[in-house]
Amino acid sequence: MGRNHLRYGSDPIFVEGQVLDWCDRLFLTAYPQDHRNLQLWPQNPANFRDMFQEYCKKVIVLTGTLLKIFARSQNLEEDTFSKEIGEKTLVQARFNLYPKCPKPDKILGVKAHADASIITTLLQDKQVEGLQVLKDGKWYGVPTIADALLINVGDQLEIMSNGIFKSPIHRVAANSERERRTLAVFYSPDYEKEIEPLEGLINSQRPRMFRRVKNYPAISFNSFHSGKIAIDTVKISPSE
Ligand SMILES: O=C(O)CCC(=O)C(=O)O
Ligand SMILES: [Fe+2]
Repeated sequence: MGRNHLRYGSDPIFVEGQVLDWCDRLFLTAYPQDHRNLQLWPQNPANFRDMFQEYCKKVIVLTGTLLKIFARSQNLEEDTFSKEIGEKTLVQARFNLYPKCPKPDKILGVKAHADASIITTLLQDKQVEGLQVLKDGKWYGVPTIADALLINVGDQLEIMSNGIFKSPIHRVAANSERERRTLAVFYSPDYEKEIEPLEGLINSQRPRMFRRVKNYPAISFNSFHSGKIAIDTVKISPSE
């Protein structure tokens, strides 16, 4: 997702043969604050700006705690991931609106992908389900629990953890009966930051699985619209 695609609407066509999603989105950057484009921020309701900013602040605190837990689970110093990510982080949000769809068997709300982020915090619709996760070649519906947050590991954490934490492939089904709304907040390193597997998680049993990458969201964005799974494009094959 580049900085220039900050807008409300359905997908513009980025690549030839692109499969479109049945979804309208508003994509906003919340942090760093000087990257906000406040002109795009809704003015209605009047407290939107404060509330959204406050929500993102809380997501940042939650993400920091999760990164400590992830590090400790691997016997690493608890600030290992956050140090590697660095001070400059990006917090971006996607407000997803899935309108009722007359042909839900022909199109998806969001086609299969894994998030480019380090961690995604998803606030699902309180009532309407739709999210599905791929496991062992089968799609499983994710239940909706009102006001619960769903945490997804993103590709950049899978890369940094040398494949220990997996970024799940997921998609959203379209629905002919009910509209659905969700809010995904993506926590990522700055676009300029290079990401690679942590030295402490590479060993003879677990050789290095991924190349060093920069501006991974751009790789992910292009893969997504071409219907490819982004992380496969940065995997090191055993023969390399
Ligand atoms: O709306 C959902 O349940 C998931 C949306 C999603 O996967 C995304 O925005 O990356
Ligand atoms: Fe996603």
